[in-house]
Amino acid sequence: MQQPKESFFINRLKGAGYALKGALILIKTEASIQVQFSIGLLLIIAGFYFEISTTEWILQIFAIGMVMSIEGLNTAVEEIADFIHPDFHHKIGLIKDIAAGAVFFAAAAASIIGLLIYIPKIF
Ligand SMILES: Nc1ncnc2c1ncn2[C@@H]1O[C@H](COP(=O)(O)OP(=O)(O)OP(=O)(O)O)[C@@H](O)[C@H]1O
Repeated sequence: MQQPKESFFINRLKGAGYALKGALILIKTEASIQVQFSIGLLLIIAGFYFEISTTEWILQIFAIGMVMSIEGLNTAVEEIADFIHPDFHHKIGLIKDIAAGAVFFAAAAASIIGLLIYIPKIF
């Protein structure tokens, strides 16, 4: 059903508000996100210190965003898993391990990007 134009924009604005709320919850409450957020801040400081190129900035920002996004989705999967089945179950363990595995791929790729950028600048 067609909605009035105004409500479309208001709804999008509300959606952005909920997303920001979720991002703040992750940063305030999730230890893994807090660690990655801190590493991201250190890398941003390192980027200014070593005066990395525009391409390196793009790769670095992409890597930080990718890791934090997938870690956030991993947290959402853990929350759903605990909500639908709070007790121990091998299937819940498998679901959580797979979600954590997705973070591993992102973190491994981001680490390689970081090493490719900074190793030549440090050594
Ligand atoms: N209900 C469960 N049933 C079976 N195995 C579970 C269950 N909950 C957790 N596990 C196992 O313990 C591991 C860690 O689960 P947990 O929910 O503590 O995530 P975590 O990795 O500690 O969370 P975070 O990423 O926030 O640090 C899972 O990957 C899974 O192997």
